[in-house]
This record gives sequence, structure tokens and C-alpha cells, in this order.
Amino acid sequence: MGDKAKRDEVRYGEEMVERGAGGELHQTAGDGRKSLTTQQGIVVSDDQNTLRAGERGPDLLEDFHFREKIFHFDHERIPERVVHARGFGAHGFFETYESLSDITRADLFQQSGQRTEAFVRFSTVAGSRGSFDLARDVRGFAVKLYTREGNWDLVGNNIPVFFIQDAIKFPDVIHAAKPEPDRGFPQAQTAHDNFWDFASLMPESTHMLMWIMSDRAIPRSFRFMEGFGVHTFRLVNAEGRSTFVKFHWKPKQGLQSVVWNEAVKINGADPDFHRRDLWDAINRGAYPEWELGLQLFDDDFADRFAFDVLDPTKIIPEEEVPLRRVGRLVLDRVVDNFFAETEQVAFCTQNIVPGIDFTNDPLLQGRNFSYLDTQLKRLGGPNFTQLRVNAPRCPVAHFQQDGHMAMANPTSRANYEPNSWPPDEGGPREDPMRGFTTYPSQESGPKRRLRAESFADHYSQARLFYMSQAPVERRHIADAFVFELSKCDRADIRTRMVAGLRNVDDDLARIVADGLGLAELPDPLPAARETVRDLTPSPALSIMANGPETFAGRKIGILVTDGVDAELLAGLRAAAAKEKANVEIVAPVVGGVDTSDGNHIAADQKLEGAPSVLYDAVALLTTKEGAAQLANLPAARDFVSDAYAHCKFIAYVDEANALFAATGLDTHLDDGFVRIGNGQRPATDFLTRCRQLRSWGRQATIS
Ligand code: HEM
Repeated sequence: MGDKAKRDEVRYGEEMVERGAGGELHQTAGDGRKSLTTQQGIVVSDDQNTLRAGERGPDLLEDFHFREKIFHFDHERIPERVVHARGFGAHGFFETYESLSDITRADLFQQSGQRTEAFVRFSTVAGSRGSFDLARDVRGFAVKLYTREGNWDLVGNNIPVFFIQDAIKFPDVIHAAKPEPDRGFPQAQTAHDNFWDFASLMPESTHMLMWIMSDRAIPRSFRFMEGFGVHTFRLVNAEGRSTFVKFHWKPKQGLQSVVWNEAVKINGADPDFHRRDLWDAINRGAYPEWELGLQLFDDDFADRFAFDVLDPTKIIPEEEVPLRRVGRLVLDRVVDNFFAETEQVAFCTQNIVPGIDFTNDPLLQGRNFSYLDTQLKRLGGPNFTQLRVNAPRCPVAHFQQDGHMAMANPTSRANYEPNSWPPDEGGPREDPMRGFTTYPSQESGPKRRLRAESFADHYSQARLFYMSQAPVERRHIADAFVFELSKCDRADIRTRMVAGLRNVDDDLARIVADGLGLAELPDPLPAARETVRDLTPSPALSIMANGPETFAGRKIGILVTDGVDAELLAGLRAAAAKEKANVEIVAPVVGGVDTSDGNHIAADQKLEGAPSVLYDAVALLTTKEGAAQLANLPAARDFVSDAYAHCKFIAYVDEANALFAATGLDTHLDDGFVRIGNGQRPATDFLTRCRQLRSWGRQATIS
């Protein structure tokens, strides 16, 4: 009270606040504001000053509020995930299209229209928690399905193959990709000696290397990428019959990636590009959806397939075993709290439910050990399954107890079985009818450390992937190899990698060799199996062949200046809304601009904070004077020249010409430029052009 007497009241914006003797501000409870308390529920009177002996005297140990607050803060961090540290999660549901009871007894697939709660976490693999979203990397695509018969985790990636065939190499591949141990960099990238040293000595990684050097590794959005369970699993029906399955998530929004030069710039302009995109989409009600596709096959197919279905470095082309689309995953709710949900969620490949089972894929078998083990350390004890985000939604009854943070210990008398206590005290009992039963596959053989010969073809599917790409995509792959290998200091590593690529495709090897300035093409690495060079290309592997049919969910950046044509702007907004695309107004100042009809509009972004790399297409709606002023600003010139270099569609008014002149583009206005307004083409034409996402024809002319 004595302290309070020293305070006066001052207005800060909308609010009257108290000001203490030292000039510090005190916002106080009342008027619908809750009282601040300690963890013990004691209401706090002053959260600005520690308890001290005299105004300028020492702090007192007695200050339990201060001690509790600092103690808790000191312990806020938990270890980040050893891989996939940077992630972003959202809630949703899975809906089954039709009963799959003929092939699986898994509860979630039993009835048409049946919905199962879901939580999904997307992630990058190599970077630490605070790295950037658009690293060239695999994206994790981990799905937790809270079925009525327990949690099923499909812990997948956006790439259907992996670097290694045996989990015993996982620490090596991750060590090689992560920052080099002596210097602690580079962060979140594979463009360094250690990674390519390892990769070039690990021929089985070649197929995966093709995928991560492709645009798959730089997706435009989590919403625009596929997911894969990677391994072959089993589905088992009520009669115990097993069918092999590979799981695919197909985005209804279509596939889309960015280009590398764009990714590099996005990481600076908005390191949170992917998470912001997902957060914004869900909050505006544009819920992303994926269809679950199953590739179903039997032992006969597995026996005659050219590769081993247990080898996680191989795909089964969709053209060979078409997908059966069996349901949809919808993400419709962002998290309430990032740490509680996205950080504490614990996915685990061993979380499967009756009706689904493992195969002997050696990578999957190793993963089944790794996740629980690492989570014990990461989450600090064995009871993380009791956290809301991890807890099953079906009844849980067992005799496991105690440990750190036990919140749901069994409450009955018995904590063991067998027991002779009556039902209300005796606890749960095993249930042979409903319980999980492992598929009784026949297994035998001598104990040996041995890799099957059927895993020995390391290059044929790498070539299949390359041959299935559009010419622009092939070029991006070659450019990516050149970029990454150019970051290797050791010339012998670069050469060895090119020697490996010769087993994939000589043209590719030659382009990369030229890009690296190799004097001559090295001899191919000795391949364990000769590359099969005539596998039929698979169109399903190309992003460009699987783009969207609309521009829905994409974003246009409209650069405006004072005097912007109000009617034209309204027309562009309306055309975008009709296409379900979004627009952002970018202006020289965030306060906005005056429009031609005498109104004022606020800007969504200030130009310097909103380079064109953040948009899928741009529009330049300036006045002549405005364009002349912008032409002097580096950010405005970059806005235009980057949009051009990244093959984006550019709508413009004649008055914006000074910007083209300043960027040297006035003589390069190809058909990716759409002139609107002043009796030219309507804004709807621009949106129609944007459906192609990029004006790829330009690529050949820009380098
Ligand atoms: C097909 C191969 C693999 C895929 C698709 C995959 C996928 C994933 C994904 C998506 C996550 C992030 C989960 C999350 O969002 O919390 C993850 C985390 C992890 N993965 Fe894998 N992974 C693969 C291989 C492996 C292997 C071979 C191992 C080890 C033998 C492994 C060990 C881990 C560990 C330790 C984590 C961190 C888990 C945590 O701290 O919660 N992964 N993996």
C-alpha cells in the first residue's frame, strides 16, 4: 500500500496506467482483466519490482514471487528434436470415403463418412529449431490419427524415398548433413563438404539426392506438397489376411514449389514463410486438404516387382500400382499454444493400431526403436503420452504408473495382473478378440549382418526420377547439384559426386561437370548393379505435371502508389477473390496511399518488407509520377526484376513503365507480362494466366 501511494496515473494511448516512483508502468487488474497470480495461486501485487531492503538496497531472498518466476523461466527450454527440430503443427480430421473393411480392420477405415481427429506436424530435417523455413531439405509430414482403437502415427516425409537402406546409418547421414562439428556451421543446409563426402560414398542415397536437388525440397507451401509413408506397411483385415500398402498424401491444392534463387531470398525476407502461410490459410478458413492414396499390392506383385518392396530407397511408380483414394485429411484449426502442442507432440512409427502392421523394411524396424527413446529424453520422462496432444481419445487402461509428471495413474486397488480383485478394483484385462495381433509372417534365417542383394540397384530409380521431370525441372536439378557442390572445398568430393551421377545420366553429369568447371568428365563410379536405362517415365513424379488448375490459395502482391486507379484496383481484387486467391497491398509507406477517387487505403506491407519473392504473382498499379519515384528505390527495382527472374506473371499499367526502364526490362516484356487498365485486358485475364503459376517459357531467356 505504501508503494501504491507513490504512484500516479497517466494515459498511455487508450489506457490509463499507474506510474511508480521510478517511472515504471503498472497495468492493473479490474475492468474484466484477471488478477496475475503465482503458480500457487497467490495474487501478485507488483510484477515490476523485486522485494528489496530499501529503495536502492539488495534484493531479498524472501521474494518468493521473483524466485518462482525466474526459476520457471530458467527451465523453459527443452532439448530440440535431434532431427526435424523446426516444425509447425495444426489440428484437423481424417474422413473415410468408403469402408475398407475388406482389406483392413483399422477402425478409422470402417465406415463411409467416418471422421477421426488428426494432428499434423510439418518440419525441416537438418536445421535447428530457430533456422529458416525454406532450407533445401526434406519436409517431415507427420500425421497423428486419434482413432477409437488407439493412436496411429503415420510419420512420413514429402519425399517417398530415403537416403539410407538400414537404420544403423541414420546417425551418420544426420551427422553429415548437420553443421560440421568443429565449426558449428553451416546451418540448415547440405551445401558443405561433410554432406557430399558422405553422400558420394553412399551410392544408395543417389535416388534421394535426385529428389532433394529437385524443387520438391523447396516447396512453396506445406499446403502444396505431397506426403509419403515411405515404407511398405501391411493392412490386415478381420480374417487376418494381409495386403501390402504404401501410403500417399495428395494435396487437393495441387503441387507447387519455388525456385532456388527465390528460396534464398525468402529465407531473409520471411524466415517463417511456410508456417505463416499455413497459419494464415487456416485462419481465413481456406482449410488445406490432402487425399489419402493407397498403393495396394500382394506377395505376387512384390515377388515380380523389379525392386525390393522392403527397400526404402525405392518407389513403386503410381502408373504401375495406381493409387486408391480412400479419404481426406483436412486441417481446420491452428494450435492454441505452439509449445504445448507443436513442440510437445511425440510421433512414433511404432504407434500403429489393429488392422495395420509393419514389414521387415530395415529402416522402419530401426525407426521403431528410435522415436520413443529420443522422446524420453526430449520430453523429460515416460509420461508424455498423457499430454493432451499425445493422449489417445479412446479409453486407456493399464498398470503402468508413476515416473516424472504422472498425471493419470491407475486409480483402482490393483496395479498388477493377474489379480483376484473384483472388477471395480482389479483393473483391465487382456482382450484377445479386440486386441492388436501381429501378422504371423514366417521368418527364419541365420543371424547375420548382411544387406540383401535385392537392395543393390542404386541408380535405376534415380534415373527414372530424372527422366520423369519436365525440362525446366531437370535444369533445376542440375543447377542445384552445381550450387551445392560448388560449396564443397574439396575438389575430389565434387568429382566423386559427378562420377556417381554418370550412373544416373551422362547429360546430367556433363551439365554438372561443366557448371563446376571440371576439366574432364570422371569415369563412372563402379555400380553394384548396372543402371536400367529404359524404365518407363512416371508423370506422377513431376511437380509441373501435377500443378493446380486454379490460382486458388495463391497470393498476389499489388504494388501501389498515391493516385492508384481505384476502379482497376477494385477489379483486380474482385478477380482475385473470384479465383479464391489473396492479395496484399504493397506501398512505399505502411500507412497506405490515396486512390484516384479521393479515398485512402491502408497498405498490408511496406515495400522494403515485402519483396516480390513473397508472392506468387505481382501487379504494378502505379501512377506515372509514382513509378518514377519508385524507380529510384532499390527495393522497388528488386520487386520487379526478381518477379521477372523468378518467371512470375506481372500485371501492369502503362504508367508503370519507368520501373521497367529502370530494371532494363522495357525491352523484355514477354507474354508473362499482362497489361491491364486503360482499355487493355481485364484483370480476370491476368488471373487466368496466373493459373499456370509461372511463365516458365521465360526461363530459357534469363540465363
Ligand atoms: C523413411 C525415413 C524417415 C522418415 C519419413 C522420417 C520422418 C520423421 C519425421 C516426420 C519426424 C518429425 C516428427 C515430428 O514432427 O515431431 C521425424 C523425427 C525423428 N526421426 Fe525420423 N524419419 C525417417 C527415418 C528415421 C530413422 C531411420 C531414424 C532413426 C533410426 C529416425 C529418427 C527420428 C528421430 C529421433 C526423430 C525425432 C523425434 C522426436 O524428437 O520427437 N528417423 N522423423
